[in-house]
Amino acid sequence: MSIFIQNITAVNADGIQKNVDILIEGERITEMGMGLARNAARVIDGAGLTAFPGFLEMHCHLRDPGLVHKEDIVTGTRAAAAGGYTAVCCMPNTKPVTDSAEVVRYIIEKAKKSGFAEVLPVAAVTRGMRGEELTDFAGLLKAGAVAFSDDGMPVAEDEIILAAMRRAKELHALLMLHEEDLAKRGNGVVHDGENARKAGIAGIPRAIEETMTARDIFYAEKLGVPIHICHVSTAGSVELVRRAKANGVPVTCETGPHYFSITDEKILDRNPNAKVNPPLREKEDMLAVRQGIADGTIDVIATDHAPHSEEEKAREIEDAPFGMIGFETALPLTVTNLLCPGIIGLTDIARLLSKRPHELLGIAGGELKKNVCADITICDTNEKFVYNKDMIASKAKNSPFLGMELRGRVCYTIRKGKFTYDRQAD
Ligand SMILES: NC(=O)N[C@@H](CC(=O)O)C(=O)O
Ligand SMILES: [Zn+2]
Ligand SMILES: [Zn+2]
Repeated sequence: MSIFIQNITAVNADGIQKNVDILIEGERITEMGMGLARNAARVIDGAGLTAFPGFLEMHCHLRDPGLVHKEDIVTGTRAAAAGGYTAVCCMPNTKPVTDSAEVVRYIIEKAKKSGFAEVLPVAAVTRGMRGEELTDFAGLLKAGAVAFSDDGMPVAEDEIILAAMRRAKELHALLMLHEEDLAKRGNGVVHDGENARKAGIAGIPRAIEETMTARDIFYAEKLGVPIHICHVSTAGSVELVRRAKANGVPVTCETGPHYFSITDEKILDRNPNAKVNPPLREKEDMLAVRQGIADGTIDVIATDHAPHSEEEKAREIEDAPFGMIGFETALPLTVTNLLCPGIIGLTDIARLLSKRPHELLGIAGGELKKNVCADITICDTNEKFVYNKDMIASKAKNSPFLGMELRGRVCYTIRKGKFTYDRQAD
């Protein structure tokens, strides 16, 4: 099928082209420029809309295999496509853990057959994510893993993280690190601050994230190995990464939309949907995260989409699992809380949600131009809407943003020249 997108604002990380036409034939963008001849099976009027290179999610949980009461590859990628994502990296805390070539192949094959986005599996660093023995990095890469992480758990032992870094360096593989000193977390469930005390909920201090972040930056510098820090949430973590980058340490990092949009005030009413790990922090942290995004300290916005069933999230906040869904609110929260207040511009959205994730993973894409694969996210950055449950494509509904008015919506997602999301047709 051919698609003609007429008169749209096309945004790349390095610039904006207004009033351009984009012709898609087969899987590729075959023409891009002003005043092209309109000749295609499907025509999209792009007036007032913005086209970005397809978003790449670096960090999400699809829960498949084994935890499909929360989400599966079909529902998860459907939600990803509705959020503008053409590709997603899924974390290995599945059942069984994604620590073997068989599970990696299962994920890739199921996604190919029935998914709405490219799925790029992240394999476990240690067998069973138990933090004891390294997995077969070479075999997992060969099977199609794109990076390594024990996300959900830190790699606690120094000898093990050092061995993982040495192996990653040999194989040019990326380590994505969940930074948390579990031994010290105790029974904490929300950020350790005034609001936790008011609500009478046990807290998780910032230091639990920051000490592990500092340890891993220290080792990455010593060994000269690139590491990527997952879900940075505190002002201190942002500062650690900023200083490390200034000193030439090969460290990159991501944050989630919730860390630049809301604070731990959201837990005052004990809402289990506001329980996430690392926890929602205080205003000064939220502002530091925004600043880190603006000055390039934070490379990537990754949602950490972490679906849980309604039954699991109906428990008391102490007993409900950590995590919130994120695909379908990522662009709206970015537009509402970063673009509208002028903290970032449109080109930064292309960089944070597409270009940088492609670069960090060493995957082609992240650019809109002639002759590249037609992975395109088309948005209305002015549309306002109230986010409600009926809109959610994910199997899970655990979002703290329900009922909020947001600005910026995905209209269409095109992957390899085919619509994977079309709001008009929904
Ligand atoms: N972020 C979360 O609160 N939960 C994640 C695990 C993780 O990302 O650490 C999950 O798998 O549910
Ligand atoms: Zn994590
Ligand atoms: Zn995660």
